[in-house]
Amino acid sequence: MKIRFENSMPLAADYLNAFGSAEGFESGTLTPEDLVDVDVLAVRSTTKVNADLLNCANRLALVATATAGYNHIDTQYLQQQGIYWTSAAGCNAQAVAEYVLSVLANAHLSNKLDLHTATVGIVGAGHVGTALSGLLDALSVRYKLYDPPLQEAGDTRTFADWQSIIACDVITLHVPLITGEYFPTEHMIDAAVLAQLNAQQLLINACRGEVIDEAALKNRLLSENAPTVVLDVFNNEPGIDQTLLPLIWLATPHIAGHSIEGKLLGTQRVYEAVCELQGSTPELTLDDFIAPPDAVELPALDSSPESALSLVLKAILSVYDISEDDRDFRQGLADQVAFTFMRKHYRVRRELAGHQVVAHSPLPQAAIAMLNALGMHPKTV
Ligand SMILES: NC(=O)c1ccc[n+]([C@@H]2O[C@H](COP(=O)([O-])OP(=O)(O)OC[C@H]3O[C@@H](n4cnc5c(N)ncnc54)[C@H](O)[C@@H]3O)[C@@H](O)[C@H]2O)c1
Ligand SMILES: O=C(O)[C@H](O)[C@H](O)COP(=O)(O)O
Repeated sequence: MKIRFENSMPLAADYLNAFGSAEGFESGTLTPEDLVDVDVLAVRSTTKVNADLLNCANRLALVATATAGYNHIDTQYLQQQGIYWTSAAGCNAQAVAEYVLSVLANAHLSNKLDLHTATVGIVGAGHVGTALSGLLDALSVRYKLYDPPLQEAGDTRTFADWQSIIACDVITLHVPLITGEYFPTEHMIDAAVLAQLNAQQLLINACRGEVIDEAALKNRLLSENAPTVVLDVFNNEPGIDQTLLPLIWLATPHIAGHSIEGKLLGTQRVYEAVCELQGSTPELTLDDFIAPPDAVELPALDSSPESALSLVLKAILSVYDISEDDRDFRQGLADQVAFTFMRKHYRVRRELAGHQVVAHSPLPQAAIAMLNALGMHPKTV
């Protein structure tokens, strides 16, 4: 079996070499001729898989993306050609949920928002939205879910209507980019919606840039009473509109899903799809490659005068502080080169459950309960 895989898939060679000839390629360098006699094409979101790229693909049986989103793949064309395709649904849901939690922790600890009273409006209650609701449950933060397709399909959770979602203190977007007619999401946040938001609200986009009408966003941010905005995704990546950056609170170069666990699980899913293609049982698991959860300890966490919630939010920020990514991105001039470079050389970021909190004085019971619920099982030394 001949496999071509995008080099940005971590450990792809370790997972795929056993199938035969597995050869990596740098993002942006794959040509149609490279796909002659290739059986499996494995990509991340930076390779556009369409009729042009597959022009010479004479025996391609599977296209697998190691990402949750698959708007870079022309699935209709693949179906017409009888080529099977898969995505890595949910692989990085926890990572994106923790990214949003890190935003919320920064907002609470800098008095931009009070998480004791705030309500978070979650747009899209799929893998990411559900993971985020689990984190918010752990911290007893209020939230509302919005997901008409799931609601229509009979999901039994309680869903809110659009008007009550855009009235929330935080609105966070977790929908796929859909341009068709069935519940489209392209420009879901347009000038009319933006006009209804105010300076007390926080808008977060960690799904796809095109879900927000960026020109309308820029106009709104230049007008009075504008909401605070956090963006991980942009129109036209990596050549983003840099003039937007001074207007937004936190900006990151599409790394919300880039935890170690999230990226590796993407590769694992591709491996499983290749196993299925050749009718074999997967033998490798994530545990073969990732350190056990309690490998990393956090620095001392003092207790007393602070509320349990603030203590836990500080523990969350010691694991992952999005403001460091924002700083690195802006210091790197946030241009096309910096955008691509930072994504390629992103720091090692393990998820919350890969850490254990070590406290040097007894923690309040409420903080212990929250940390346990986040999988960070604290111990006092
Ligand atoms: N920034 C990142 O690093 C990153 C990482 C992972 C995923 N993503 C993006 O986030 C998206 C969501 O990820 P996921 O894993 O939760 O996907 P998912 O498919 O599990 O969930 C998406 C949910 O959105 C809902 N939805 C679709 N159209 C809607 C609409 N018009 N209004 C409200 N809800 C709608 C769907 O019913 C579904 O439940 C992905 O498609 C991807 O584009 C970005
Ligand atoms: O859809 C996803 O899974 C994420 O957006 C993912 O992080 C994007 O893939 P990448 O560009 O990192 O290959």
